[in-house]
Amino acid sequence: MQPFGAVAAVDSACRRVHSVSANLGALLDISLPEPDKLSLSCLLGKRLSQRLRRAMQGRENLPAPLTFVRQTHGRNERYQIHALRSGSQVLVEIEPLQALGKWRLLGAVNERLMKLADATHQEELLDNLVGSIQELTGYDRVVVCHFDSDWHGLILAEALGGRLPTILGQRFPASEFPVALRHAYERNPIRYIQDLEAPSVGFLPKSAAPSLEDSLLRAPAPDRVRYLQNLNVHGSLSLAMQGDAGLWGMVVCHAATPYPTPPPVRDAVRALVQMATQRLLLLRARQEARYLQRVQDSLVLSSTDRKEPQSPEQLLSAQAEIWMELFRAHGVALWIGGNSYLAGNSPAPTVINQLVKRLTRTHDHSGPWCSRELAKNPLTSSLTMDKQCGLLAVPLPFSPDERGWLLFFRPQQVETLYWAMQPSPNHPSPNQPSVLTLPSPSTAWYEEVVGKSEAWQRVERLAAVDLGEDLTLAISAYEISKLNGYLEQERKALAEANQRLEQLAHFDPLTQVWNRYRIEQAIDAELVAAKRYGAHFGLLLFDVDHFKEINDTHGHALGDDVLVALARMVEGSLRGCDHLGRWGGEEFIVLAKHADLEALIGLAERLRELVTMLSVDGLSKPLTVSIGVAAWQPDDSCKSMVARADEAMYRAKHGGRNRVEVAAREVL
Ligand SMILES: Nc1nc2c(ncn2[C@@H]2O[C@H](COP(=O)(O)OP(=O)(O)OP(=O)(O)O)[C@@H](O)[C@H]2O)c(=O)[nH]1
Repeated sequence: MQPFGAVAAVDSACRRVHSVSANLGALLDISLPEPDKLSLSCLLGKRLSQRLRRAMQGRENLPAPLTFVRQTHGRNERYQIHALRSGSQVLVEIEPLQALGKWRLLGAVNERLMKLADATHQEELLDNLVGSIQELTGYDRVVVCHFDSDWHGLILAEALGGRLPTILGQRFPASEFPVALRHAYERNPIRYIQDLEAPSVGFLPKSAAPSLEDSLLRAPAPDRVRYLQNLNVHGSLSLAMQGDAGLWGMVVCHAATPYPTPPPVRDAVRALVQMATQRLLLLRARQEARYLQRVQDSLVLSSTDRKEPQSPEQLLSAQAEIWMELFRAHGVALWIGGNSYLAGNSPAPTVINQLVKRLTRTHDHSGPWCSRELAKNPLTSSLTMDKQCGLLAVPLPFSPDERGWLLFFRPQQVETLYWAMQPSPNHPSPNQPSVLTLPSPSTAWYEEVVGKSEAWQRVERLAAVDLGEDLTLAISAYEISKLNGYLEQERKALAEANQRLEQLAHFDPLTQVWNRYRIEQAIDAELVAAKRYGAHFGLLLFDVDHFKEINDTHGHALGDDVLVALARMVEGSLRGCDHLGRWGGEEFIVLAKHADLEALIGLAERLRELVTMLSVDGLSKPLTVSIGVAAWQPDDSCKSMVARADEAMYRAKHGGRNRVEVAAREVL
């Protein structure tokens, strides 16, 4: 461990001391008893160790450092204690607190915190942060290093104090930040090296030396020492910037010479980094929310503009440009039910079909699929997509067994990366710690990246999924409206067919008056009403006289014309409540409502006379009819009424035709 502080490793209850760093006695100016007799009270005094015990109960770390004053080397010295759990032990770290002298912390920190809280853009925020930390601490170089999705670090912001060169814009390979180191930062966000070359201090007893993995006072590993020496760095302070989904980046302070940074200054830097990280997350969340909203609006606005739901072609032709801009794509395609709809620089439909087949086979969950190296991806490498380098594919959940696809294509993006150092070829895996090959401390290594598109950002993938869901709804609405259109047509056709069937069922096809079945129904209904309410009604059964002769003389067609003309004329002469029906052949029946015998006879005579005046083209002789009249009588049935009318009509025929006869039993 580093010599500027001391550590005691104690049991989990903070009572028994297992081991102490060899410099602890000198730091506190006490002579240490035999290790097996050591307790925390011997080291810190009863009251302080009780305070520490209470503060550590149920906690992983001391929430705030404890300070104490003690007579050391004849003077009152102030110390600061920090404690953390490490496995089954608690590490108690003790550091002397020198008078701050040139450090004027409180006012300066507050002022800088306010400035950070006011920043409205990431760049402004990070520049403020590194500037503030550099001014506050006096380090020679303060940078913000951001991790990309492959854990390579990129220096996004930098403030220089004069003695170290710039590394702004440089990349550090992921091997610099192995998983174990990243996890250590998650547990303890600060790592500090006061003097790279200071001899490290051992533990007493040696056999009980604790693991200092998460301790602030641990000495740097030999690899780290070599690495920092290569960078001309002899003192450093690093702080994690913890994002929602893991480590977002780090603030790294470098000094060209050993550089003590008192605990309160480190705490102040930590407060600044925490505030900046919160602000950064907020700014990014706002930016993402604005982006997601724009993507969502792109579809909503297009569909509210139009009243009718839009087809996939219409949607694509209206929105492709804006979608390509939002997703930084040069082509977009929709694949629905075997049909491809393309815009911009998309592959041929046959290629899209193959692509979709493969995606559907291998990608069975609902999330998006993406690649920035289509030519290298086993799923796509054999497909002809020369102009496309990146693909973001979102399944559209139309139904459990049918998925559509929304596909965004990106072109190749040739990029020159400026690496601070070249990873050793023996360590090709980015997540393995590696010994770095540094050509010379200040020589950077340029890499031209070809065959890759821009990376698909997390927020872009989220937005594409949102858009996919909205598109599915919009296209389903269109399909439903199309189906409704078909159903409406079917419904109309069915109504027409029903109407035709009803016509056939109830109307005589030649004369278009009611047929026998329908007029019988009407007579039956009238019989029921008459029985109930006693309203009078009657039937007029009439038959064309010598109709056979008309047929024989003028032909059957003219006979038909006569029947049609007769029906039209009679129908036109009846009241709205009366009905005419064809009884069969050249026989017709009139159902006359609200009519007693006298009225029936009057109607019959009127009709008979009208018939004689009917003129039909081609007919040489006047037309006449013989009419039998039957008035309703209680206990009548349809059959009995028609039979009586028939008998009367028969008499009219025999009485010389062109006559009206009343049924025998009727009394006037
Ligand atoms: N053109 C035509 N003729 C029909 C139709 N229905 C029945 N007829 C004919 O009407 C004629 C009826 O003849 P008959 O029953 O002998 O009666 P009629 O010649 O009218 O003589 P009377 O009734 O005694 O005056 C038959 O020749 C039938 O073929 C039809 O729809 N169209």
